[in-house]
Amino acid sequence: MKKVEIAVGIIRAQDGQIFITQRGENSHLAGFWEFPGGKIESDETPFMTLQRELAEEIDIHIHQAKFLKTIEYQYSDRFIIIHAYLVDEWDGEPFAKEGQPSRWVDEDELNADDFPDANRTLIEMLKNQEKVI
Ligand SMILES: Nc1nc2c([nH]c(=O)n2[C@H]2C[C@H](O)[C@@H](COP(=O)(O)OP(=O)(O)OP(=O)(O)O)O2)c(=O)[nH]1
Ligand SMILES: [Mg+2]
Repeated sequence: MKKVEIAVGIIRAQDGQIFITQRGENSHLAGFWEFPGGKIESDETPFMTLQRELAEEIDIHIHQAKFLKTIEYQYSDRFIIIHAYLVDEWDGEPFAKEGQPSRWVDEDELNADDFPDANRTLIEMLKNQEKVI
């Protein structure tokens, strides 16, 4: 079974909106919305991956982020480990560099059905949190 370990960023602006992108047509889980991020390379820490992927995918630069949660999830064809970070400070204006659809969404309006199944607990945590983060 393939094992994939990734780091993703929940990019949250001061007004509470979150920047999300849509997975490309030919990718795994095509069409689902996602938190920007990607696979950890061999010599990287998850935070280094987060910095690199956010620069590559949405053109923002971060100096810090708050680690939220690690999720493990078994898809039919792969086992995935997601290290999720809250990003509320960055340099630049996020946009989908690879041309995929993107949008800002209110945290309360995140819809778990729009995201891959692995994201469900994370989205519930963001919506149901006692606003500690
Ligand atoms: N980026 C991201 N990937 C997610 C999320 N939820 C989820 O199950 N995934 C899965 C989809 C993919 O199987 C894997 C991430 O792979 P990816 O294709 O984005 O990785 P990458 O950016 O390094 O891209 P590539 O170089 O492999 O093309 O994680 C999420 O919220 N964000
Ligand atoms: Mg990616």
